Amino acid sequence: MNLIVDVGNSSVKLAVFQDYKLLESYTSSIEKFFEKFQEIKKDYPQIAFSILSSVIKDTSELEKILEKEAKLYVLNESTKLPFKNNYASSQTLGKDRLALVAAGSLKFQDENLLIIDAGTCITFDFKNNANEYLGGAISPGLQMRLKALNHFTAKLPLVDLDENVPLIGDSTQNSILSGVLNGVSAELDGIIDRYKAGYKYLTVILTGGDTQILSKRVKNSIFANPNFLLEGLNYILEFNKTQ
Ligand SMILES: Nc1ncnc2c1ncn2[C@@H]1O[C@H](COP(=O)(O)OP(=O)(O)O)[C@@H](O)[C@H]1O
Ligand SMILES: CC(C)(COP(=O)(O)O)[C@@H](O)C(=O)NCCC(=O)O
Repeated sequence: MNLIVDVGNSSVKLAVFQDYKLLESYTSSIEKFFEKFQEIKKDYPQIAFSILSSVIKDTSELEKILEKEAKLYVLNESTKLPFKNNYASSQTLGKDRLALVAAGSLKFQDENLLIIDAGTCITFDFKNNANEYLGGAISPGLQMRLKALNHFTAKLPLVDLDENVPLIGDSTQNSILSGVLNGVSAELDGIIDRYKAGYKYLTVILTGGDTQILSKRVKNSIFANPNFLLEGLNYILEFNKTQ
């Protein structure tokens, strides 16, 4: 069994896989990681391998915890990948983005694929039908936009995300929600349309913590898969076990 750990800027996602089958997934804060890890270990004592992907500065404590219990792979610049990476600054590329593209190459090897991860940031990652990763874009996520409006103004309040957002905001709260939620939805559709103009056949995946709220609003046809990154990390782990 494999334990998969994805440390993002907002939360830690964990999952247990038996070969390529996802058995269970979890979300935790970084502070509660040890507690969550103990629970998982008790439920799945058969875990023998683990993989860690992180976009935060220091995960040495997490690594110590993980390597005590299972053979640990830490995703880094020298990890073997199941696709060709054409990113010009691969040293600075987010490891989460490598994992997303790995999932793409497992499930859509021969397809042009745009992966949109709506997390702390919104990342766009494009893999072509020759299984080459070309790059994409980084844009502020929903919470980040809400926080930025509050932080950089004197009068705008910090608003909680709400599903019911009118196009025409009739109050400060609704204007902020309309700007952020309708703005991001329009951004996603606009970017997808531009990729479609360049690539006639294009598959689009939407993943990340804001998948649910955004998938209802995007007009283009997309596959919503909240576990895409975890599946990619599991694939990288399986791929490296056999190298
Ligand atoms: N319980 C939660 N705590 C924090 N963010 C949440 C929660 N549920 C959904 N979200 C949404 O998830 C987004 C963060 O997504 P996530 O995939 O966890 O990010 P990251 O991979 O950067 O850690 C936020 O923009 C937020 O709107
Ligand atoms: C863009 C990101 C901050 C996204 O992180 P997330 O929102 O998933 O927590 C992360 O992928 C990152 O730190 N990237 C480094 C720069 C790059 O990918 O080129």
